[in-house]
Amino acid sequence: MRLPPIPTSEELLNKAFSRARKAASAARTSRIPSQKKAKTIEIIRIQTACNIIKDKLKLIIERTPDIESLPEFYQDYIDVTVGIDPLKKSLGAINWAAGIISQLEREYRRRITKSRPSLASSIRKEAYGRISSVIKKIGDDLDFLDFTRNKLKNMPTVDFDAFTVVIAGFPNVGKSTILRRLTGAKPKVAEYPFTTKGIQIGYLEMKWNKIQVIDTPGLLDRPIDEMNNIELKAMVALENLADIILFIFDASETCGYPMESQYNLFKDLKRIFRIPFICVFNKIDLIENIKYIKKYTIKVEDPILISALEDEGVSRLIKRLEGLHEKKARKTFQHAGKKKING
Ligand SMILES: Nc1nc2c(ncn2[C@@H]2O[C@H](COP(=O)(O)OP(=O)(O)OP(=O)(O)O)[C@@H](O)[C@H]2O)c(=O)[nH]1
Repeated sequence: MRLPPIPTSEELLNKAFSRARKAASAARTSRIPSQKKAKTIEIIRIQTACNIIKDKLKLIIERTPDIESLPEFYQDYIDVTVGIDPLKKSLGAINWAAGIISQLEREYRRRITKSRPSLASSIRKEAYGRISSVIKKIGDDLDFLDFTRNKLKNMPTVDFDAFTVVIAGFPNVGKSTILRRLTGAKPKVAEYPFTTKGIQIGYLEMKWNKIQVIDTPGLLDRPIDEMNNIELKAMVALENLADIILFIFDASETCGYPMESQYNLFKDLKRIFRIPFICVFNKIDLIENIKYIKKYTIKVEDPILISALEDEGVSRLIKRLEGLHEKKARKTFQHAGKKKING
């Protein structure tokens, strides 16, 4: 998401007043009768300063997307990164200031028009004082919007129409290896709050469509009770995005986590995410006897055993994903068809 550049209150005032000064000096050399000139110059100064400020404030409001109309994932993302309430409050303050500046412009223009020429300059000074005080009042809001702009610059660009698979599992179980296996080329890395490594997004290209595969290092790889509220929110944001969770077990336990803990994490996530899961048992090249993991494979539905490193079983996983994708596409299609028939 791109917000326009946000000035500090000081920058905004400096720009407005210096432009106003320039506009006034142009008027000074014009051929207005000298009696009228003093008043005209001060009116021009007020009007120019107010216009510059109003334009900038309006631009900030217009160019900031309406938060409520954004896809839910982005709303959650914004809420997690900067907070929707403070963002709305700051935008409200900017709107307020733009309104007040318009009022001040009208009020002081009227006063100067009615005043004696000798008083024009002091009235303009008074106007400048009030303009400055309004803009200083929104100083914190401008700073907050600038902070928001920087934070949201790197918001991940995800495809909301694509069928989306989110990978979960303890560290080192082979999530990135699987992501690369599924999506070929190097996945894109985008920032995501509370995962220092960012989220990785890749696409599994199919004949007529694509599947979006997302890995979130540092987020879906530890027990839920170790997460703070914001991390939980960041995780729930993923739920809005995911059609399926691909839960990766390291069957060899070389990741350093016993199968029991891995199974507990799976149960934890299953409780939270109310979407289908596919359980993948990776690194089977390292296990001597499959029966060692049977205790766990029989507890989950349709497990897929693979070795991402040796590319064993991966095609079966791809087939399963494609099948689920097709099923969902068919459902969506039928749903759309029914809607059409029912009017
Ligand atoms: N033997 C074997 N090693 C594997 C397999 N899959 C991944 N590995 C290795 O396991 C290690 C961890 O793999 P990653 O893909 O980085 O695991 P990850 O889950 O993405 O790790 P984090 O980024 O820390 O979350 C690497 O050394 C991989 O080469 C596999 O099927 N067999």
